[in-house]
Amino acid sequence: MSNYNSAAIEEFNGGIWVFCEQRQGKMMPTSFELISEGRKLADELGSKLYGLLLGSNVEGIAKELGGYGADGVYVCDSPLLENYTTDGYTKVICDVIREYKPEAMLIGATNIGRDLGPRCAARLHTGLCADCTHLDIDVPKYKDFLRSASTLAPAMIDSIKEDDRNLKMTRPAFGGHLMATIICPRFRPAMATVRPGVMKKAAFDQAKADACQIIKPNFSLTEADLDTQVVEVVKAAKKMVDLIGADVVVSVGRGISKDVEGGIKLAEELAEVLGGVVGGSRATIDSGWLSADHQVGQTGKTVHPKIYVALGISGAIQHKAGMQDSECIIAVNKNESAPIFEIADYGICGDLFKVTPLLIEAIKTAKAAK
Ligand SMILES: Cc1cc2nc3c(=O)[nH]c(=O)nc-3n(C[C@H](O)[C@H](O)[C@H](O)COP(=O)(O)OP(=O)(O)OC[C@H]3O[C@@H](n4cnc5c(N)ncnc54)[C@H](O)[C@@H]3O)c2cc1C
Repeated sequence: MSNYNSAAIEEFNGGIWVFCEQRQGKMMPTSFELISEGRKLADELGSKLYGLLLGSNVEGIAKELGGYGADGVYVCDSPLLENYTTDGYTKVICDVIREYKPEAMLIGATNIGRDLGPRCAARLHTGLCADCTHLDIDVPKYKDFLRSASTLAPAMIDSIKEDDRNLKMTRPAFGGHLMATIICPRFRPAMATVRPGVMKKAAFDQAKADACQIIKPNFSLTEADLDTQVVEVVKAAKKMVDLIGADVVVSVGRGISKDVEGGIKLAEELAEVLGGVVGGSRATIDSGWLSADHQVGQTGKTVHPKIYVALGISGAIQHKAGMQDSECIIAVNKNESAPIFEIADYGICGDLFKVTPLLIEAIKTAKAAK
């Protein structure tokens, strides 16, 4: 186990870092979302914000991160980092973190991020809060709380400085029935993986991108460090639905059960006239009516489109967690007390099989009249 964290917390003044994931030289959208969010946190802390970019020949895509708020980007370039490997990426990230000592590190909760984050946190002997949906900075007032509610030794609690400013990491707990806010008061960097699509991307600023500093840290990585070898990258043959990037999402729920095929067809038609894509509640995925990439909610995707249409969805808390920040929510449900109506901007109480064709016709007519 590394003794890295025997270093005092105040030595960790290297700013807020964001692991910026790229695949085949293309930046993943979650990197821009996290840089935008990281900017707000860094401003609150009076700190700098840095991206951490690993790959092969990726320097050319680094400055774009500045346009979303990064003061600088640490670029670790090596042919051995061309494809993601757990061992290679973990080694390089831990080495540069030990050298530059950031106070917090954000990672997208993508497949790669969920693999990488815990591995780095364990190696650095620090804490990681997984799958966060909200981040904040706090001036802690928690010593009394820790004394009354935790099993930490009193000496350990006394050693925590009141002026340490912690990253408050919030995530759903107990099946989404409550939100837990977690801090990492005794170790640095505080690490968090953040669900893709939750944080909003800032407006791009070319001047800031031009001013973004590129830093090339020293690191060593040889083939001997890698226990795995990527032989071939196989891209998914099936095209996945892009729920997170869509402006309009038309989702179906168990309310289509009396005619599943007909219900999905109606959702597809409505999505088509609105220029959107089809999503679904977990009930429709668990029943095998739609594939898992369509799922909206706590264990699916988080979306905030301009228009979200919920057809025959009750509005369980786990579903709302993935769509309640949509700009305009339209719900169709035959039960007037369905919880989805509590957050809907427009609620239509009726049978979706009767209401949806009328909506499609009305939109077509309105479009034709333009
Ligand atoms: C840990 C955990 C994680 C979860 N994660 C998710 C998640 O990510 N996403 C998610 O969606 N759920 C998730 N769930 C499940 C969630 O609790 C609900 O069970 C699920 O969202 C219900 O889906 P539904 O609204 O389609 O079905 P139901 O709750 O059965 O609602 C169906 C609705 O359709 C209406 N209806 C029926 N017929 C018609 C009709 N002809 N016309 C109009 N309305 C009609 C009914 O009035 C009802 O309101 C999770 C649960 C747990 C415990």
